Amino acid sequence: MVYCRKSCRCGRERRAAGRGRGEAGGGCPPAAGAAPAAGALGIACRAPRSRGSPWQMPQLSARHLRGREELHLAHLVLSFITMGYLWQEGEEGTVKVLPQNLAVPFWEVSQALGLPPILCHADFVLANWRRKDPDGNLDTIISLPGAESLRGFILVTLLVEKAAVPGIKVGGRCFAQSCQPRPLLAAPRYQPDCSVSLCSWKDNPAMPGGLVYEGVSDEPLAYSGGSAAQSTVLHAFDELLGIRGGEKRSAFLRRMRQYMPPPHRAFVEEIRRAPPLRQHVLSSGDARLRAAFNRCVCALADFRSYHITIVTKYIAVAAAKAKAGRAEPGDGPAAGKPPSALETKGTGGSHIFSFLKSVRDTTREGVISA
Ligand code: HEM
Repeated sequence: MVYCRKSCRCGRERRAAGRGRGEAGGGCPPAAGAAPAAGALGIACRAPRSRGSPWQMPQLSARHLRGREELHLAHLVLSFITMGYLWQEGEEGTVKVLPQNLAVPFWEVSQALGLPPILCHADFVLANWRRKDPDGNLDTIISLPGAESLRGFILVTLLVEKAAVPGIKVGGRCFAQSCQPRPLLAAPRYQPDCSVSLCSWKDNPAMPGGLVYEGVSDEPLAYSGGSAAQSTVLHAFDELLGIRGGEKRSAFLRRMRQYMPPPHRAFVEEIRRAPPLRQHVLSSGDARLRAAFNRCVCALADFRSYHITIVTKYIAVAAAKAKAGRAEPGDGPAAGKPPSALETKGTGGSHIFSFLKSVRDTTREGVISA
């Protein structure tokens, strides 16, 4: 796909055009046919000059979509087009307006699904897979440039979701039966395995004002990017095992729940409202039951430790290498240029690590001592 920014032929050198098209006064002059709202914001160089620009897309309608599968597929496609358009030049040339042709159908599909109009875990992982061959090997439906490492990242996360299915089923039965002990004793041991938080327009220094969805809202809207923190499975296990933690963590994870498909959110909330499993184990006085409960808590803490190792390798180390100009293929999503989220106030992403560690430590504290 060729986007207008790269192929703009307005006659001005990009270098001479200032820091990018999002700046009033810099960039290329608005071209004939540019949408008025974007023009009013001083956004230049997004005119319908080339193949593939969302400004040239026909106005799509969500009315023709039938059923949740088609809606999810549409959300997946629209969110990828949005990401491609917004981040095609990294964090330096971000745009402020999503053209109406894209914004309106994206908004309509999102409303129908109860999902936010941004690429989220439910798109990136849950809706983004297909069987490649009769042996059941999997492939992604859509990927982005840097495809190989990204494909691995998506599919590994999907396999983690799949591995969690027995646990979710047992957990669901467990709270449905008012916490009878048998299902818990049968709980599987999880092999830890390990996403990256995808570019957001909330609390992101590269897009401080958020994004205007033209034809939807005149005010910029802010949404967090996709992260496996939006995965229902970990939220469900936490609620089942009574892992809560401090206000900061709870606020973040509560926000992430707004990015889940509504039935997933309802499932997690239902577990939360059920009689606490932990209390049942405590009052049973059954040592085997307590040991089984503790194995589940430890498996969850081990998963989180492994996750920290993976985040270190694929985000922190890759970002450090990129900063030093030593990035190699396969170094992970941060290999091109360190994302600003990792550079905030020079912390090198330490805020992310202290957050992840505190979640892991809170999980460990969930063990019931003898
Ligand atoms: C290369 C692989 C991965 C990377 C680089 C990564 C990165 C991150 C980062 C940076 C965060 C901090 C919060 C945020 O920015 O959204 C996070 C949180 C989180 N991630 Fe991952 N992640 C990876 C794989 C996974 C997988 C496979 C899962 C499980 C399905 C997962 C589950 C979570 C959860 C549940 C959180 C919230 C904190 C917690 O509950 O422990 N991540 N991840």
